[in-house]
Amino acid sequence: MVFTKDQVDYSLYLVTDSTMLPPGATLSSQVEEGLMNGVTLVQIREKDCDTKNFFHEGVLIKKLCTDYNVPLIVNDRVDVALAIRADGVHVGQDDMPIPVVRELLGPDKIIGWSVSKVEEVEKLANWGPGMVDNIGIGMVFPTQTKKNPKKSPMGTAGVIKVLDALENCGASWVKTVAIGGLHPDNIQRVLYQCSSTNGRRYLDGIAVVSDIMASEDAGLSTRILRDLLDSNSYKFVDFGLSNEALQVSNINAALHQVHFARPLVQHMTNKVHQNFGANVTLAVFGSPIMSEVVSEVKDLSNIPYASLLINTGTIAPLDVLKAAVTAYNESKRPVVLDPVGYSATPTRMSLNNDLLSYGQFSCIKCNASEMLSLAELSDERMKGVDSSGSNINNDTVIKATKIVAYRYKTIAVCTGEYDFIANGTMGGHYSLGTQEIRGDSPSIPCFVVHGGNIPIMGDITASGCSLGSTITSFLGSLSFPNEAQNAVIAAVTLYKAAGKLAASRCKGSGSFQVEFIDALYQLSRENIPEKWDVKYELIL
Ligand SMILES: Cc1ncc(COP(=O)(O)OP(=O)(O)O)c(N)n1
Ligand SMILES: Cc1ncsc1CCOP(=O)(O)O
Ligand SMILES: [Mg+2]
Repeated sequence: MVFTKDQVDYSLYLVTDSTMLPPGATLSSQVEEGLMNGVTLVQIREKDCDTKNFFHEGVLIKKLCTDYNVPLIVNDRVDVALAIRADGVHVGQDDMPIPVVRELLGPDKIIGWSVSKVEEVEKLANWGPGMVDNIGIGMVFPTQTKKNPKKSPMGTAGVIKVLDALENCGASWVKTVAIGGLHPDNIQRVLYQCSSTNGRRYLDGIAVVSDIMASEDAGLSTRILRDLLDSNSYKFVDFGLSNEALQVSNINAALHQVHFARPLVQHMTNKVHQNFGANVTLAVFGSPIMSEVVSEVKDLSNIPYASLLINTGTIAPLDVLKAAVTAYNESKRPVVLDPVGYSATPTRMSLNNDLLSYGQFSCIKCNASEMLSLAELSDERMKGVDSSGSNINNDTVIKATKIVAYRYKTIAVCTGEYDFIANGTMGGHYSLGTQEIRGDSPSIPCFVVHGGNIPIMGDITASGCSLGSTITSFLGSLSFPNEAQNAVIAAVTLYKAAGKLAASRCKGSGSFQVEFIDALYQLSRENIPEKWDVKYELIL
C-alpha cells in the first residue's frame, strides 16, 4: 500500500534500535508488539548495521508494517529505503541534503528532517511544501540512546520555539514529533506544554526508542504510551484547573479552605525571605517549612495539602530544585515559582529556564520586569517606559502575563500597583496537531486586583516574595473540585487588602512589617472580604 501523506498518523512513532533488545526479543518481535498495541509509524534506525543486514532487517520490518497498514520510514539510508520500497526516510542535519533526498525518492514518499533551531525551520519553509513533510524535534531530554549527540537537550521551551517558528514561517504542512528521553513520566507534560504561542499548533506525536525497544514487555509499554497520548488531559495537580472566565472567586470559601487544610508550605527560597515568609505563611493558616534537603523532599510532598514554593532569589543548586519539582509533580501537589531577577544575569535566566522546562508549575509569580523578560517582550518594555524603566504600561504587562500563562500552561501573577492574574492552564487539556482558534491567540482569562498604590510595600524586604508564600498556602489547601484560579485570586486580594490596612496603621517601614503580619492574621480570621478596600475583576 502507498500511503498518502495526509493519511500518516504521527501520534506514536516507534524508532528501532536492535542494540538494546531485552533477552529473548528480536527486532521484529519488539516492533510487532508495538504495532499490535498502538504504534502508528515505524522508523528502522540501525546505526551499527552493515548494509546487507540493514537491508534484510528492513525487508522483514517492511512486511510487518504492511501487514499492520503502518508506514515504514528508513533512517539515514536513502538507498536502503529505495531497495525495500519503504514509505519514506528520516535524515538529520548532517545526512544527505533534503533536496537531493526528494529528487531520489520522488514527490510521494515521506521525508522527515531533524530540527532543533529556528533557522532550520526557516530553511524548510523556504523550500516549500514539496520537500520536508515532518520534523523530529529534539532531543527534548537527555538520552543514552543517541551516541555522541552534537546538540544539548532543548527542553519543552526549545520545542515551543520550533513550533512558534513553524507558525511564524507559515509552514502549515509540516507535521511534528518530539524525540529524546520521552517516557511515561514526562510525555503528558511535553504534550501539554508544547504548543505554539498562538495556540494553533500542538505536537502531532512523540517518537520513542528505548521505552519500547528495551522493554521486557513492549506491548504493555506501548499501551501505556498509547493511553497517555489518548487521554488529552494532564492532571498535574489533584484539584480543579478551570480555564473558563468564571464569576470571580468566592474569597470567603477560599479562606475557609486554607483554615481547614492548614497546608504544609515548603519553601526553597532566599535567606532574606525565609523568616518573613514563614511568618506570613503562619498568619494565613499555612504551616511553613524551610528545607532544601533532597532526601526528605519526596516525603514532604506526600504530606496531605503539601505545596512547594521555589524562589530563585538565592540560587539553590539546580539539582536540588529539579528533584523538588519532580517530587511534587509526581505527588500531584502544587509548585509555585518566583523567578526573582529572572533576566538579571545569564546564570539566573539559564537556571530558571532549566527549571521551567523540567517541570510543571501551578503558578508563576513575578514583577513586571521579570514577566516581560519571561514573555520575551523586554524590548516593548523599553518602548513603553520612562527613562527609569519603572513605569511599564498595563497593556504590555497584561500581554506579557497572558503569554507566560499560556507558554507555561500555568497561572501567571504579575505584581505591581495593579496585580494581574492570567490563567493559561487550559483546564489541563491538550490536543495533538493543529487547532482552529478564534482570533490570533488562545482565550486566556485575565483578572486584575487593585486597591490603589501602596508604596511602603516596596520599602521592606520580602514583601513580594511573601506573596509567593501566600499564594502557595492557598494552592496547597486545595483538593478537587476546588479550583486553582479562585485560590490565587483570593490570595492576591487578601495580600493587597492587608497591605492597605497595614499602610494605614504603620508609622514607618519597621512598624509596617509588624502591622502587615497583624493585618494578614486579622483579615484571615475575620474572613469578611466584602469589607476589604480592594477590588478584583475580570478584564477581557
Ligand atoms: C523522528 C526522528 N527524529 C529525529 C531523529 C534523529 O535523526 P538524526 O539527527 O539524523 O540522527 P540519527 O538518528 O541518524 O542518529 C530520528 N532518527 N528520527
Ligand atoms: C534518534 C534520536 N534523535 C534525537 S534523540 C534520539 C534517540 C531517542 O531515544 P530515546 O527515546 O530512547 O530517548
Ligand atoms: Mg541521521
